[in-house]
Amino acid sequence: MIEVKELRKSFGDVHALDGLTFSCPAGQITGLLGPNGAGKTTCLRTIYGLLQADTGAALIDGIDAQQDPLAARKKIGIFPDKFGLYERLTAREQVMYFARLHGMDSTRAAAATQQVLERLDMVAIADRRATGFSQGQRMKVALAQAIVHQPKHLILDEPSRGLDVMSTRILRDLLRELRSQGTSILFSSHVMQEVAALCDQVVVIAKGKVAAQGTPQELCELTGESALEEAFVKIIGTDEGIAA
Ligand SMILES: Nc1ncnc2c1ncn2[C@@H]1O[C@H](COP(=O)(O)OP(=O)(O)OP(=O)(O)O)[C@@H](O)[C@H]1O
Repeated sequence: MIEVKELRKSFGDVHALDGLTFSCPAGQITGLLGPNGAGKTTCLRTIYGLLQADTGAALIDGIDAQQDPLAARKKIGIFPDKFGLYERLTAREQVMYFARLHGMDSTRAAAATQQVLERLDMVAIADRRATGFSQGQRMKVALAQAIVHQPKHLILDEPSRGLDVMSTRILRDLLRELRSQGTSILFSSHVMQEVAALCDQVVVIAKGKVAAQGTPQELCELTGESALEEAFVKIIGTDEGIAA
């Protein structure tokens, strides 16, 4: 379980997080939805221990991500918004590097890497350098890096931004499979369709706070709207920064 408790973070006069509180249960996909600048990335970076909050806590199975970021990170896979691949390394080397970073010895890292390459149908490209990889192939490398240590929690920052239809489908299928295996998944988005298609729970954030929370159905009921898109607009008070 990921628990975010009363997180506050300011950058100068900007209150990026303003008492943000929510949790992501195991075996569920939680969508963090909000307009541009709502605080989504700041929240995810804090959970991953990359950013120190001013006050509040992010707990990963009870481990405080700010006090013990390394222990917290072992439990989390992260799929970043930009895939920073090492162009001169092969797909296998890139994934193996992450396995080693997570503390596996070389034998275990090689086995875990092979397993994830097979799972993501990447064996054919495993020993090619990243230079020249298509966008979908790059995405698969980033995904393989995120899950090679079999994390119980997966965090994705706007996962389908810039992905083509095929890559988006591969990603969605994998997220559903991981959910069925009990992984808690948290992703940020401002794309309505993605959230509606995948999420068990939606946390709508605006100005660093939770504006509403519930299943897509509950959010519709809460606002008296039949379409999710209209419900979001009503909750946030504007359609700025939200994509259909
Ligand atoms: N390092 C930083 N320095 C100064 N301000 C920052 C910094 N990081 C974030 N902010 C500000 O904090 C607010 C929240 O930013 P954040 O990136 O978390 O929003 P977001 O919801 O992820 O937005 P988007 O959907 O546009 O990516 C914004 O006003 C942003 O300009």
